[in-house]
Amino acid sequence: MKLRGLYAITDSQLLAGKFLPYVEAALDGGVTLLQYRDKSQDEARRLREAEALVELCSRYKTRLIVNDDAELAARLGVGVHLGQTDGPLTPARTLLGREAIIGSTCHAQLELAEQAAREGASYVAFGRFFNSVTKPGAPAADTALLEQARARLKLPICVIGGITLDNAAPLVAHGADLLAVIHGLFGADSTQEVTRRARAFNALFASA
Ligand SMILES: Cc1ncc(COP(=O)(O)OP(=O)(O)O)c(N)n1
Ligand SMILES: Cc1ncsc1CCOP(=O)(O)O
Ligand SMILES: [Mg+2]
Repeated sequence: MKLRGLYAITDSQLLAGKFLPYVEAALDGGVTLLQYRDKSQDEARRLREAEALVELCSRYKTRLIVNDDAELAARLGVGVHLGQTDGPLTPARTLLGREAIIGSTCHAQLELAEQAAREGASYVAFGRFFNSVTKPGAPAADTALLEQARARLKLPICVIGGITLDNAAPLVAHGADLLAVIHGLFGADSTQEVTRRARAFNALFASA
């Protein structure tokens, strides 16, 4: 399966009170990957919401990824995204199996991406590329890094951090396969606007 297009990521604060309608609106507009990202310690809520997303994603034929938590991903039979302090890739691959999508945060370092590739990652993620309300302290990356990554890596390349419809096109032009977006998608005022934005993000790939 080709990993290319919009990678929508949920945010518990931003989506409070409108979680499922906003996620469904995004899926309606077209989402290649959906990541469930909840940084709370509320295990019961995490399980309940993630199970609801499994059902929604199966209806829309979208692949689901759980952030940080390989055990939860294994329980649900979905993929996982692991940062540099979220546990090693190799055991996660053993736990989840060959077909699972496993992503790795590589900040702005090609060496981390090459290591992730060797350890069985399905895609590598660089960023933040712009100012991010969600994660302001994430290390900064630029399009020069993206071009080097494109030349050196065979894996799909994901970009993240402050991405909006106004700044995303150059990232696709410089070789990004997946646009990972929180605020630029779910910061919308209505479900209709979420769907419109999802369609518009995907259209950037059609013309690339
Ligand atoms: C697609 C994607 N890329 C990067 C991240 C960031 O992961 P991490 O550095 O572990 O930070 P948290 O998201 O866990 O706060 C991501 N989640 N998804
Ligand atoms: C999780 C993460 N990792 C680097 S930036 C970021 C936040 C992305 O959210 P937004 O699209 O709102 O900037
Ligand atoms: Mg993490």
